[in-house]
Amino acid sequence: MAMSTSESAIPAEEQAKLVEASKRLAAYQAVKDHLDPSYTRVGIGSGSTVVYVVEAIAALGPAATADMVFYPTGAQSEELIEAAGLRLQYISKLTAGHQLDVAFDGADEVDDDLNLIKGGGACLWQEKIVATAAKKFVCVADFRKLSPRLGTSWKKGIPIEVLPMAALRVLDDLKRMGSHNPRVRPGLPGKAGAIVTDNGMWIIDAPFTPLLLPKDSDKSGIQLGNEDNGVWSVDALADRLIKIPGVAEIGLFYGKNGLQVASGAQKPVAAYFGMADGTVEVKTAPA
Ligand SMILES: O=C[C@H](O)[C@H](O)[C@H](O)COP(=O)(O)O
Repeated sequence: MAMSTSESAIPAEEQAKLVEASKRLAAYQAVKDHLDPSYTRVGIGSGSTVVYVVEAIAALGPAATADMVFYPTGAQSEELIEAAGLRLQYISKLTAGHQLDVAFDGADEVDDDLNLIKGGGACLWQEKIVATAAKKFVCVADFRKLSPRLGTSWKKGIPIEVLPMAALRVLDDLKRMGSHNPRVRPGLPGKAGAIVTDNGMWIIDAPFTPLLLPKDSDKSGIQLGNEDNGVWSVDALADRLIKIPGVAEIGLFYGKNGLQVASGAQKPVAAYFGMADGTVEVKTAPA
């Protein structure tokens, strides 16, 4: 989300504190509203906002969490769960026919229909597995993530987890689809070569023109999914990206509305945004 003049005038250090406080507010409210004491299986996502989710859960005390088991979406959340003294279990051990009661996770951008961009921190594949294994998925974020359309504020591109040997082929396909300068994400300082995910894959960041919502496309008359003009609806683009050979998973969480299905939805039932004024804005999927 673009900063207002007053926000952009705030010194960087103050702005960073405001963002952290906003993440914390969203996380505590989401846990209060969605972690029922009867729950036993809880998914914990990745990123800096989820740190506060774990903090909020741990603050409930051992008596409240004694019967709960926590399922991570990668190495970072595994560490968070263990450091908080919560019981860890892996999604690979969730037996067939069972579901998580709830999963909490962050997002890089959230649009008006609760479609998400995720994977800014190179986690997305395990996140999608955990989110869709939950009866309800709840998103936690700060005010910067609110956006009318995906690609409006998150300009780095859609994170795509790819098999390394297929990366050049995938880049070719993305360019043909109208992505502007897609690239393999480099490693962090000190790491030569590409960033490697928890699953041994690479990440490609693929910028596209801001993605239309279904209601926009109805009005626009633009042919969606047209590889010549690079204009896509969220669903058309996601459906196409996931079919590229070598793509393991995409950082678009889209499709079925989280409130309309008991589980299997990639979209959250609710997204919590800590706002700069100290309030929490909650967006829920239309019933
Ligand atoms: O790859 C990282 C995950 O998808 C995160 O959930 C996402 O990037 C949001 O992270 P943060 O809460 O740090 O903004």
